[in-house]
Amino acid sequence: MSIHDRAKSFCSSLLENIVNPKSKNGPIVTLTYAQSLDGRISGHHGKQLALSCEESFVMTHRLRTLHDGILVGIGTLLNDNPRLTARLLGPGELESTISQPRPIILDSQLRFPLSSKVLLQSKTNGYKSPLIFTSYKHDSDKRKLLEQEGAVIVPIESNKNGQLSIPHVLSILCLPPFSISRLMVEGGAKIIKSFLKINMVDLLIVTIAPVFVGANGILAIDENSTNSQIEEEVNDDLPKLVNVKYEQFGRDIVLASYVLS
Ligand SMILES: NC(=O)C1=CN([C@@H]2O[C@H](COP(=O)(O)OP(=O)(O)OC[C@H]3O[C@@H](n4cnc5c(N)ncnc54)[C@H](O)[C@@H]3O)[C@@H](O)[C@H]2O)C=CC1
Ligand SMILES: Nc1nc(O)c(N)c(N[C@@H]2O[C@H](COP(=O)(O)O)[C@@H](O)[C@H]2O)n1
Repeated sequence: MSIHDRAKSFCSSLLENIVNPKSKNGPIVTLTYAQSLDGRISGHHGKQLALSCEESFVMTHRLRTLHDGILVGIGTLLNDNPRLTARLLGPGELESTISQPRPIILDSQLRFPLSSKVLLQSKTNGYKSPLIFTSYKHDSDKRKLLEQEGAVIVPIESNKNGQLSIPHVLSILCLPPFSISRLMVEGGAKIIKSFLKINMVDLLIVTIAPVFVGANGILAIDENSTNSQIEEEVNDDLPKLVNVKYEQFGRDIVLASYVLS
């Protein structure tokens, strides 16, 4: 079987077998990221690292084609300037003709740069404009500039530290005009922690790369960090995984699991 067919069958069957999605009024949530053997998702000072190998990137891009939206935090957008599109496709599939996911960014202070790739590419056919959730305390001039360039801005409530309410974000996403029924969450570290803490993840897919990054790298889940900013309905229990599956893509192991309520 080709790598594209294997990635397609792996990702599709995981999504098709989700029972009892967490959110009754929100999309199905897949949390996915790549980490090193010592649990790091990026290098010193957040330096972006290609941890995934070519084959596991194919799996991640396949997963992107199966979701309506990809959510990242503003930390990731500023650090990585990602495209968040599906590009590593199978024979006969074109970036411009497959349904590309909508980029969704949690950005409390509207720090989103006008030069970001997700905004620039949205002027090209087939790429959806970025949807930015922000707090009511955003800069209205910046908002106008972003909207002129095609970004969609949705202000919602935030806690005293400026953190946006994830349940509220999810409830907006599943309704028209967005109609996101499958949401892929890619990170970074603060977003991963927020989604796990409030138990809003249905499917967890972690690519484990056989490399060590070292103590200066950013941990995927740093239980020692004081994340007093997360004031959602915090569930102190660690997530419990069921039906854990492992699949090798190239040199990487991909762990996939459903997360219990
Ligand atoms: N290896 C991988 O798969 C991935 C690695 N990364 C890495 O992660 C790093 C960025 O992570 P972080 O700095 O932690 O930034 P982040 O991407 O998690 O964004 C966090 C920011 O989002 C905003 N936010 C709004 N509401 C929030 C909420 N409810 N919970 C959490 N944040 C909320 C806040 O401004 C917060 O500072 C980069 O180094 C990037 O390269 C990012 C994605 C995937
Ligand atoms: N699956 C995966 N493996 C890695 O090694 C990574 N560094 C990431 N990072 C995520 O992908 C985004 C970049 O996406 P584009 O290639 O620009 O579309 C990056 O911002 C992280 O969210 N993922």
